[in-house]
Amino acid sequence: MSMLRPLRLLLLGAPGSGKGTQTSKLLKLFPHIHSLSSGDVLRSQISQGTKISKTASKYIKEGKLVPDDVMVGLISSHFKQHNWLNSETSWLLDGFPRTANQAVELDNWLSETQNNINLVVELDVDQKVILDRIEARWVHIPSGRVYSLDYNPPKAPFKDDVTGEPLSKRDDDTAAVFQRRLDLYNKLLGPLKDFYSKKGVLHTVSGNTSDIIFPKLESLIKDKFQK
Ligand SMILES: Nc1nc2c(ncn2[C@@H]2O[C@H](COP(=O)(O)OP(=O)(O)O)[C@@H](O)[C@H]2O)c(=O)[nH]1
Ligand SMILES: Nc1ncnc2c1ncn2[C@@H]1O[C@H](COP(=O)(O)OP(=O)(O)O)[C@@H](O)[C@H]1O
Repeated sequence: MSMLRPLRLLLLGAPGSGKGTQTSKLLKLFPHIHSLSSGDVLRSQISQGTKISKTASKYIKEGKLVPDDVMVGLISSHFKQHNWLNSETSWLLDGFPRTANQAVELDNWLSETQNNINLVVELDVDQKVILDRIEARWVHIPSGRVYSLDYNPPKAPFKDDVTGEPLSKRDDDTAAVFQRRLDLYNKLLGPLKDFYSKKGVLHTVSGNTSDIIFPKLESLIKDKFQK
């Protein structure tokens, strides 16, 4: 197992571009990396019926973003609860920050601890191919495991490979809501990329399948962070 210098990675990508898929491939290669998907955090809040779940599910169902202050609160408490801020921990963020304002908040907070994001990778996938992916996506909500009827089907039909529990379709994975999420992503991406390219940490990897993208992502990480 190859070891890395502390990696603090942000994966940017349109809905359905393969952020979750790339994360699970990376964790197989580098099991010591801690990962956090903002969408999974919200979905688990919703399944636990926590006090923010009502507001959150309304925004998610409409393909809108959950307010920045709610997200910053959720993610920063995750960092604290899991002690991610010690200097040796490698972590990966999927789906947060998603707005320039969230990026500024996170940066203010991380720079006090010298644990700032040191690699941002934009997954550049032809947006024509991702609607089909969304329509084929099934998820195991409690674990965040992601399946595809085409690309990586579960061993037993519509059952999670690990627990055997039923898979579900996400409420926001309809064509109409997906289009709103995609439009929102395209609107917000520019300022977010500017923020990180000014810091010299932004890279883009292109490819229309995750199997094309992954080797590029892997070599980018190994070139920069392998011990
Ligand atoms: N056909 C196809 N489906 C893929 C590919 N990569 C990921 N998927 C599937 O597409 C859907 C979206 O991928 P996901 O990783 O959830 O994207 P995210 O929304 O960016 O996290 C999931 O059902 C994946 O299993 C690919 O290269 N080809
Ligand atoms: N950083 C964030 N800021 C605001 N809302 C978010 C954030 N991350 C996730 N969400 C909400 O959760 C939904 C699902 O997010 P996610 O699982 O990352 O979907 P996808 O990767 O398909 O875009 C988003 O459409 C949005 O409503």
